[in-house]
Amino acid sequence: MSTPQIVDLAVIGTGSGNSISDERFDDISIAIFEENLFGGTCLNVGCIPTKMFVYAADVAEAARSAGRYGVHASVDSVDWPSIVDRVFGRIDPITAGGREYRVDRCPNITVYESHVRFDGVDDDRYRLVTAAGDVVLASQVVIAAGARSAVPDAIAESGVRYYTNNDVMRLPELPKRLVIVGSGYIASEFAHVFSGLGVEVSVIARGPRLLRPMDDDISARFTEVAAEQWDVHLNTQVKGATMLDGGGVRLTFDSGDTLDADALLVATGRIPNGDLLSLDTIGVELTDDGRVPVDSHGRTPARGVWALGDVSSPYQLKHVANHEQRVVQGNLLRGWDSAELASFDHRFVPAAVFTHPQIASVGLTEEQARERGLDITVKVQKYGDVAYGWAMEDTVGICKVIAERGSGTLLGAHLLGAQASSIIQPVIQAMSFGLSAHEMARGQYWIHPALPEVLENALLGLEL
Ligand SMILES: Cc1cc2nc3c(=O)[nH]c(=O)nc-3n(C[C@H](O)[C@H](O)[C@H](O)COP(=O)(O)OP(=O)(O)OC[C@H]3O[C@@H](n4cnc5c(N)ncnc54)[C@H](O)[C@@H]3O)c2cc1C
Ligand SMILES: NC(=O)c1ccc[n+]([C@@H]2O[C@H](COP(=O)([O-])OP(=O)(O)OC[C@H]3O[C@@H](n4cnc5c(N)ncnc54)[C@H](O)[C@@H]3O)[C@@H](O)[C@H]2O)c1
Repeated sequence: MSTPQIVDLAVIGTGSGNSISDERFDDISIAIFEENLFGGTCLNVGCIPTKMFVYAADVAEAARSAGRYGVHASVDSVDWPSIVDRVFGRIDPITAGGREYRVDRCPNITVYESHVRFDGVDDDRYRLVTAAGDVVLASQVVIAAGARSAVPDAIAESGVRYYTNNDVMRLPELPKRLVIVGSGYIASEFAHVFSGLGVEVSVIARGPRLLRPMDDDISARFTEVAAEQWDVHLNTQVKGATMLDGGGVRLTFDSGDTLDADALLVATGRIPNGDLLSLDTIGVELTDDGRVPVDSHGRTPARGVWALGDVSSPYQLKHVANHEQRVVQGNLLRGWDSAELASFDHRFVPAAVFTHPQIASVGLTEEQARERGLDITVKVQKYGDVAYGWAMEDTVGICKVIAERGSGTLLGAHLLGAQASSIIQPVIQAMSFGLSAHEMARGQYWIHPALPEVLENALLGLEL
């Protein structure tokens, strides 16, 4: 073991954690730990590259569906290696630049490129030990260690080659047939990416619908639309997997049926990384669902240890990790015992799934609102009923809004359709700033005949 380095602050993880140390922290000594790619999940293997692939798939789908507008187009071929090069030709230099900046140009920061874990407390400082044998003693620690892919035992223990979001975007060539196990965000986005680019996609869902945590109308509609695009298997559990001659994979289901594919993608949730940090040595126990426990200010039960993002948050979303990072960053400057600590704002956390068609959601689902015993009014507006929807010949899109009867308080909005991730933004704003459904609908102009008129009409359709 090397001589311990003593620092004021240690940061575990360079996703949102990397943004903690700005110029206001120049006067303190900082250790940053990163065991993998600098910049974390979103930049390297998450939000950003996936959406770059999604865009390519959207373009291909637009060409395929052009005929309905009297425009004759087709997808002649897809140059997968050039798509991969375009995406990572942009991302890899950003990763390298971020690393180089921290390693070479931040004199108060030492970067340890290794797995780190806690090893108790030493003279009032947290003792951190890396797999490479370095020891760091830190007065304060920010845990921003993210999450990793969960892989069902039936696949992990089978010995077959499987992909996750970490490596599927760098496949050397497109498979002819791809089977995706899982039916959440990642499965839905990659099903669109690969199917859009011409791959035959099968989706294996253990439950009766895809994207089940979404509002029932959205999840049901999406399951129908997905089954028209992909080979969807509902209520199906994977029992085993074997390699086929030639490199493919055969999955066996609980029904006894089998399915062969050239490649297997596992997208069955993400496990927060707190279980790999030996937190018991500093007296911190994980929550029942595996997260590092934090209060609303980002403080863990261990004095001086903070946490943010996927490792501790109930939301595994980048905009939430970034928000929590800003809160923790401000609170580090204020001090652990400050009376002015800022708090996480988890009131109206939106999310979008960049699948085909897009899905976006904020606030309560109808089921959640009813479970809470609220007196609600609900309107589902079809995209096809507004002018821009006519232009698009849309037969699929829906915009659902939920408000409290009487007060008109907006409780939730759930969209499935083109541009859903953008159309929802004014509802997020209205909910965040306390506008009622009526104020939102009639207190502003809506550009005619733009697609957000579907939202305007949904709001006007509420029986307040
Ligand atoms: C395929 C995919 C697509 C996504 N798309 C979206 C999207 O469109 N929109 C959205 O909002 N969210 C999306 N997400 C979720 C989003 O990526 C995460 O919520 C976000 O990146 C979490 O940030 P974080 O800083 O908490 O963790 P991370 O970015 O995961 O950073 C944690 C870092 O800590 C490092 N680390 C962990 N443990 C240790 C250790 N013991 N020692 C040293 N280093 C360690 C890891 O290597 C990692 O680099 C997506 C996720 C995936 C997987
Ligand atoms: N656009 C976005 O914002 C975006 C995109 C991708 C990922 N993410 C974030 O990353 C998180 C992880 O994504 P995800 O798709 O892996 O998780 P998810 O929670 O969205 O979906 C997990 C899916 O795996 C299934 N599953 C779980 N265990 C299983 C098992 N043993 N066998 C078969 N199926 C099983 C679940 O039923 C579910 O369908 C998301 O919850 C989301 O917060 C966000």
